[in-house]
Amino acid sequence: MNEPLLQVRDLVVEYPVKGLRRPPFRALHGVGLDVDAGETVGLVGESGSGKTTFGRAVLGLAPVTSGSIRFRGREISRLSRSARRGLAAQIQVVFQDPYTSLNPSLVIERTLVEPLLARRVPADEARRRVRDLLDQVHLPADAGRRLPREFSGGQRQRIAIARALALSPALIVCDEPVSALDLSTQARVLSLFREIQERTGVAYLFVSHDLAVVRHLSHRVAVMRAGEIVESGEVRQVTDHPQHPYTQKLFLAAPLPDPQAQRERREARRRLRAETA
Ligand SMILES: Nc1ncnc2c1ncn2[C@@H]1O[C@H](COP(=O)(O)OP(=O)(O)OP(=O)(O)O)[C@@H](O)[C@H]1O
Repeated sequence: MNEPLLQVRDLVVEYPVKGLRRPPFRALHGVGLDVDAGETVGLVGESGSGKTTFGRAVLGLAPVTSGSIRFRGREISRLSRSARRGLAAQIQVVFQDPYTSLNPSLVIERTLVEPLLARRVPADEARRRVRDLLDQVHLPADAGRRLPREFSGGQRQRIAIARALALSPALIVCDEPVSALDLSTQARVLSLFREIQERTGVAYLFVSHDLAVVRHLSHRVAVMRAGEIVESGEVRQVTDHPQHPYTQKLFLAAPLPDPQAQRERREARRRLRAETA
């Protein structure tokens, strides 16, 4: 068996709590999860369950108390700042809010070219790469000369995706990347995520509270509750035949816009009722 691209084991994250001698708040209680190269793993759960904290720990942005995070076999949970910067080419992020994630005073070309120039890519090649990135996310070449405020939310999220792709990462942590968009824009951005994965083989850790979104994109899914993963597995298996009572409650109540998924859901409910009768 090949080693997973990302392998997380027994991960504990604790946030300090203000006040003398108050114990820290434990947001993750020993979480384990793998992501293989080229796959999408959805991380779902209610608000406050620890999804974002998990993604931030992978990005080196959350305080890891214990456990391990291995990327391509290398322990990355306690890297120095400079070692972390080196890793940034391989692990990237797309955040939820397309309105705050781009620098408002930089034209798009500048935003996209900077990570390339910082890695000493020659200027001509970097500019060619920027044109290619805009093309990959279906934005016109002249988009590079405009400022973020000239774009819609969906277009801004495309730009954020292009920025994440600039250094050809192996993994992108996507933290609720479509939840600020309206439904039809969501669908187009989700298709873009998938298309890019098919072309580049990038893996996604896809954090979302929206089951329909996760189902659309993920190969596997993990369900978080109060800082723990209560269930994980192949996405259809977990969403249609949830085993844990929490997952059953969470999934069978969730609305699904796709009629095929709704039919499967009704069928799953019937089966569940029959099995538990
Ligand atoms: N910087 C922080 N300092 C202290 N506590 C934090 C911090 N960030 C998150 N928490 C707490 O950790 C827990 C998990 O939060 P987290 O944001 O990871 O959950 P989530 O599942 O992503 O929720 P949401 O879907 O609302 O973003 C919550 O109780 C939250 O209040």
